[in-house]
Amino acid sequence: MISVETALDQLFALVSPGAVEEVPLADAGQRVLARSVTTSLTQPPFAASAMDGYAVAASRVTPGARFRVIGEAAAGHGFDGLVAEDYAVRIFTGAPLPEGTDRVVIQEDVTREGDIITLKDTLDEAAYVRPAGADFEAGMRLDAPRLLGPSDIALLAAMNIARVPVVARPKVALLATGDELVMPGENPGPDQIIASNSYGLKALVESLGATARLLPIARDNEASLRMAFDLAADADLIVTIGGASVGDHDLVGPVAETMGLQRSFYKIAMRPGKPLMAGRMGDAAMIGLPGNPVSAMVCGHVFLAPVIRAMLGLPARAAPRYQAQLGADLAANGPREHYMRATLDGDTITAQPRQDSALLSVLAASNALLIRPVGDGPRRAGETVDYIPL
Ligand SMILES: Nc1nc2c(c(=O)[nH]1)N[C@H]1C(S)=C(S)[C@@H](COP(=O)(O)OP(=O)(O)OC[C@H]3O[C@@H](n4cnc5c(N)ncnc54)[C@H](O)[C@@H]3O)O[C@H]1N2
Ligand code: MOO
Repeated sequence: MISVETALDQLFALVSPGAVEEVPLADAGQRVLARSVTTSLTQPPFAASAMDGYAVAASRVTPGARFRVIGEAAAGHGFDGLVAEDYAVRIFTGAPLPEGTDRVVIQEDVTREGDIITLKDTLDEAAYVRPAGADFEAGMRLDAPRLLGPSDIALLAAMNIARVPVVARPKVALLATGDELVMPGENPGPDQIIASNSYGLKALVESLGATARLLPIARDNEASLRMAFDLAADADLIVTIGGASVGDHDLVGPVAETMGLQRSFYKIAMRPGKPLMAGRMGDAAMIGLPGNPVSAMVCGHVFLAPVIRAMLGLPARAAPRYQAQLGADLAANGPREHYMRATLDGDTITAQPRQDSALLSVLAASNALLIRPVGDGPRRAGETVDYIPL
């Protein structure tokens, strides 16, 4: 059995970032920027008013000062011409500051009679001017790789980047295996259960920015598995679920090998998730997850998510870990790194009382995986432990 860390390194070695494709800016949210992009614009392109009020020469601003209003500047409609001292231009937020002015007095600080404004003695100090280039200058760059969140999309729009180079979404094929499985919506027979983790993994994979395709359930025989693997031919990553252990009906490894799987590893010092396997199958990477529903989902968070991020061109790193204080004592851990289903409340984390890897209801009631290192001794409430958020 190898460590989780070694397994992750070997998984990263199996994948590489996808091709670059250009998408319209409106479709670039949650995609990964593939190449750095540079703007030719300066923002704001001109000194602009930050408030509604009157643009004047700052040197003339003093309580009681009077100005004659000679025109208007609105956003999208600047005032043409020079404004001499003792004159003002009615101005609105976003409008270019007229030549000759360098301060905006907000309308709340002014009394107006006809064309004459008088400054009140409540004047504040702020100029209420956004200098040209205050946000960014021409030549400003947004660096790749970068997962584009809503703020990035707004920035790219302001930079006038209408088409965005992004990394192609990895194509993930999900293959559930087992004679006992039926699809959700079907009527399970007396020996049957509903395939569940393939659906959970599809949601996980899609939330990471990959595309996921659920293949038909493969039965526990060579012909059915072969047919399912054939259907995954165009995938970048084939994820099998179940049939990974040592039982007579656990055929995923042997069948994949007859179809060209070059195995990188099998079995990890991890709980749940021990019988994980991985390798290359033709042009695709293959990850064989254990069938127990929680094992498959935990492996999804610990292995699949970092691998998909690497395929998206993001740094090849393990799922980020955080620290919290134990809410209750824990017994010593064994020889496998244990990812315990747990609840995190503020800074306090508490392991669920039942840790069987078949209990999806416990997983769904958890919001963190509490990590016990290999051979970790007993831990007392209040001690600090690592966790991965769910
Ligand atoms: N003698 C041993 N037996 C087992 C060992 C071992 O080391 N020696 N390892 C155990 C561990 S740990 C795990 S994890 C499981 C993994 O087994 P498989 O990957 O072969 O999975 P299956 O046997 O096919 O299924 C296990 C369990 O999960 C259910 N299952 C499978 N697929 C799905 C699905 N898509 N949706 C919902 N449930 C699924 C299946 O019905 C079984 O109940 O092996 C242990 N055994
Ligand atoms: O490792 Mo199995 O994944 O304990 O349930």
